[in-house]
Amino acid sequence: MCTAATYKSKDFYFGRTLDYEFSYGDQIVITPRNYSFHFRYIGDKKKHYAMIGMAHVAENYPLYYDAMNEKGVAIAGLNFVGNAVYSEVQSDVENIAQFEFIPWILSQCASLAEVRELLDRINIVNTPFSEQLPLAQLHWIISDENESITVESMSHGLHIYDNPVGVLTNNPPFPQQMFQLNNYMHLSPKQPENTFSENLALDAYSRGMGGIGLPGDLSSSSRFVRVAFTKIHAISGESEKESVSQFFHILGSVDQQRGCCEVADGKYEITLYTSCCNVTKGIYYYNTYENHQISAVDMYAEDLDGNNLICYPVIQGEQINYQNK
Ligand SMILES: C[C@H](CCC(=O)NCCS(=O)(=O)O)[C@H]1CC[C@H]2[C@@H]3[C@H](O)C[C@@H]4C[C@H](O)CC[C@]4(C)[C@H]3C[C@H](O)[C@]12C
Repeated sequence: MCTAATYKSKDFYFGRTLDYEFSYGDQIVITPRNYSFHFRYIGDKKKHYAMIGMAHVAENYPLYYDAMNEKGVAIAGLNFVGNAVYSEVQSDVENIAQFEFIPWILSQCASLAEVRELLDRINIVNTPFSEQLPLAQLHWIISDENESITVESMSHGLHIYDNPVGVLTNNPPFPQQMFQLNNYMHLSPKQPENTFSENLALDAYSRGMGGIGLPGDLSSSSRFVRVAFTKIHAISGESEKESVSQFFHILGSVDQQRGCCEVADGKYEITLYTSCCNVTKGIYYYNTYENHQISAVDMYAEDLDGNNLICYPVIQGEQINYQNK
C-alpha cells in the first residue's frame, strides 16, 4: 500500500509513503535539463524541465516513482493492481509507455492546466521497460500548488478526476474512495455534543472523541479516510522546518509497521520510505523504515543544465543522537 498527500503552508509540499515488501533499489535522482530522454514512440526530448524524485535507474533511464519538476508540478505513481489497464499503440495520439508517464509530464508541464491539455492527447501504452522490469499497475496523483488530479487508465478508458482532497492511496478506483468520505462527515477534531439522547447524561470523558470512527486499519480505503482527515485538519507554522515536520506527521498517520500486514508467508509490507517534496523550492526530503532522520537533496545545489543523471543513494541506518556520550 502507498499513500500520497499534498500540504500547503507558505510553500507547497507533496509526498508519499512507499509501502512494499522489498525495494527495487531506489535512489534520489535529478534529471537535468539537457539529459536526452528517449521516448519509445515519440522520439527523443533533448531539452526539458529539470526534475528530482525517487527512482530506480536502469540502462541510464530514471524510472521515477514520485518526482517534481522545477516549475512546481509533482506526481506520484501508486499501485492500482487489478484495475490499471494500458492500451496498444494507436494512431493520431501521443503513445507513452506506462514507465514514461512521469518524465513525459514533468519534462514539459509548468502547471496543472498544461497537464490537462497534454492528457487530452495521451495513450498510455502497455509496453514494459524490459523483461526484468515488467509493467507496473499504477494510478497517479498530479498536483501543483493550486489543484490536484487523479489519473486512472482502466479497461473502459483514461479517467482524469479532480482531486479536491489532494490524497491518493490504492484500490478501489478514486470515485469510490471519494464517495466513502460521505460516511465520515460527522468526524471532527472538536469534542462531540450529545445528540444521542437528551435523556441520557453522556459524557465526553476523553480528548479526541470527535474522531471516533476514523478507521485505523491499513487497508487502502481506511488509509484514504485517515490521511484525508489528518491532512485537512493539520496545522503548522509556516517555516520550512515546521512545515516539513508536519508533513511527515501527516503521512505518519498511515505508516506501516513490519508485522502488521502480511502479504505472503513471513513477508510483510512496510513503509520503505516517506518523501516530502518542497515543490516551491525543489528540495526532496525523505526518511526510511530504518532511518528516521530526515535527509534532503536540493535540486538547485546541482548544475541543472547538465546532461547526466545525478544520483544520491538512500541513506539507511538509524542516526541516533546520543546526548551524553
Ligand atoms: C511497488 C510500488 C508501489 C507501492 C504500492 O503502491 N504499494 C501498495 C501495495 S498494494 O498493491 O496496494 O497492496 C511501485 C511504485 C512505482 C513503481 C516503479 C515505477 O513504476 C518504475 C518502474 C516501472 C517498471 O515497469 C517496473 C519497475 C518500476 C521500478 C516500478 C516498480 C514498482 O511497481 C513501483 C516501485
